[in-house]
Amino acid sequence: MDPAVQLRDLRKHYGGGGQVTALAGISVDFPAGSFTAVMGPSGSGKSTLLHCAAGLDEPTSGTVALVGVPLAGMNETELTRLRREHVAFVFQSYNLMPALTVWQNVTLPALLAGRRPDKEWTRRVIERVGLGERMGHRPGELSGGQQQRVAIARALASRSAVVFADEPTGALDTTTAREVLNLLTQIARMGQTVVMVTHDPVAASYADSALFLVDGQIVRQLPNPTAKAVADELAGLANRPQPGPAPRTSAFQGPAPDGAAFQGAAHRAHAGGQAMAAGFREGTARR
Ligand SMILES: Nc1ncnc2c1ncn2[C@@H]1O[C@H](COP(=O)(O)OP(=O)(O)OP(=O)(O)O)[C@@H](O)[C@H]1O
Repeated sequence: MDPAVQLRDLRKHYGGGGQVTALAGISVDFPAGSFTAVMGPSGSGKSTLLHCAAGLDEPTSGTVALVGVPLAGMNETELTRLRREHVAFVFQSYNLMPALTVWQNVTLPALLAGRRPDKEWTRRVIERVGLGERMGHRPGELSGGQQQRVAIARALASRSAVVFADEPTGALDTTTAREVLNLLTQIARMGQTVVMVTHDPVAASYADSALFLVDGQIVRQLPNPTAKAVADELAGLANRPQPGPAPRTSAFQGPAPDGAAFQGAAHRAHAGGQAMAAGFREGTARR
């Protein structure tokens, strides 16, 4: 079975002369149903990795395959169609449709993809993000945090094969953040693939695996991460000698063989932080 996301020797340079190297040769598989936290210091390439993996940004070289489909050579329309069918985003900016209610916003991706929204799951997701009483409200009638939660619910309700999340709990209170992380854990258990960028070791502890980037390279993969192990790893990375070549790592092949992460992740930790959602954007432009 194809991995949900496959990256091979992914490189991304910014600037005419390639002055900034955001990704320096990333090879990794995100198997279907895995939940991976992508971590690393500021500027290490986490967001670029997510954008390239989602087909929102074009790598300088290397390949991306989403649900077994190589993105190379696709035009924007084809990419949009692929994303609509298979990808959901919980990103650092969110754009809800102001004229639509919470319910309508959350069910819109399914409708646009030509699917019938699963009403029961949609209701559960909206309730789990704490907006059960607000389903008929429009974004303008909600607080900023509540709007972010709508965007999260929208991504989760779509049942897309892959959910890319960039700091999904950053702006949420502890209780709501825990709910969101439990939801992400749950959807991974149900077969969706979650790739989440986070700075928060506690949020990362919900994942099956944490992947650490430094200078655009994967330097470490931690299966079944605990918050403490992640925090220790980050502290170690901060103390790395500079500059130094990053060790080569082989492609990550997914959760631990015993599948323990799927069993334990939901119970491990509690998170706080900021949730930003964005989502699904039709014809989202590449950066
Ligand atoms: N559009 C761009 N133009 C030029 N350089 C960019 C662009 N986007 C990102 N970069 C650079 O690429 C590198 C990786 O950036 P990226 O945003 O992926 O890092 P990050 O790990 O997500 O950082 P943070 O944790 O601070 O969000 C950084 O040096 C950044 O300055």
